Amino acid sequence: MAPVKKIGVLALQGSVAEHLAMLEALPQISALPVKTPEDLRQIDGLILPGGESTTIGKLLRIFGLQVPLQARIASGLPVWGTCAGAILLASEVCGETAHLGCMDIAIRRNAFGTQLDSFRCATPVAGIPGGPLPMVFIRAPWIEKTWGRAYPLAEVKGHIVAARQDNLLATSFHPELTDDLRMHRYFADMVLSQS
Ligand SMILES: NC(=O)CC[C@H](N)C(=O)O
Repeated sequence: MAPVKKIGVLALQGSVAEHLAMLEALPQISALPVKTPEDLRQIDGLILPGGESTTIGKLLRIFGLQVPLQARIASGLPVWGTCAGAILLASEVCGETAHLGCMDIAIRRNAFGTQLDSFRCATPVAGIPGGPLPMVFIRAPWIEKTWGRAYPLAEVKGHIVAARQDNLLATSFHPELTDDLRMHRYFADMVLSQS
């Protein structure tokens, strides 16, 4: 039997159920919501979902998850932040204080505009075969720059919308609101390739 890896979805606020459903469709992966430091100890990878980064950032501290999560990231836990989740990972949030501050990206909140400016498109992502990936942007940030070990994976309207740094992945769009599993498979491969 192929080994099963556990991927958690931080379940304090935001689009949790959609990520869990996509993960459950992948072979060799089991999915679970993460709310406590004990949940955090169980997992081999973690998704930080979209939602409201200021709210999720506060809840991370209230639930006692911020410090243990930073420690697990430093020891190599694969973590993928989508939209608000990407904001949580960034070491620089333009004009604001960073949250987890562990990824070499500067991110600008609501850069693509308000809820009314939400849009869909399809764009190629480096490392994802099979042509352009459908993307949904909702009050989405963009990544102003990457440095150090981080590098861009995709651009939309001339701005970086996906980046990778070792065990970390950031996307400013919502793949969990499409029916395309490839971004989740890419992250699952990051988790499965860890010994
Ligand atoms: N869809 C989203 O996750 C929106 C992110 C939100 N605008 C924030 O700044 O946190």
